[in-house]
Amino acid sequence: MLFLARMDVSFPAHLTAEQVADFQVREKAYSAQLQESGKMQGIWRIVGEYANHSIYDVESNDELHEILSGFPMYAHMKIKVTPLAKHPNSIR
Ligand SMILES: O=C(O)CC1=CCC(=O)O1
Repeated sequence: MLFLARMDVSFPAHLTAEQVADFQVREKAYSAQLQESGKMQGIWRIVGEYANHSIYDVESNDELHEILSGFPMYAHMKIKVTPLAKHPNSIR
């Protein structure tokens, strides 16, 4: 099952630059694991925003929820998920 996720990141103002940097390091490691396993098919920065679009290939809604809620930044992200189905005009 393929899903598109849009994640908008918003850190509370009281976090220090070091705390934000720590989130970013842990997020990168978790994201790399997901990409290496193929669960995350790709991730793109949305130009001009602290936000991304990423695509997931998972077995179930529950698996996707487990993956998304495992992101270190989860508490500081708004996530919108869109299920994807094959387009009839797709040649792949
Ligand atoms: O977009 C970001 O920087 C936050 C993020 C979520 C998943 C990821 O790899 O980075």
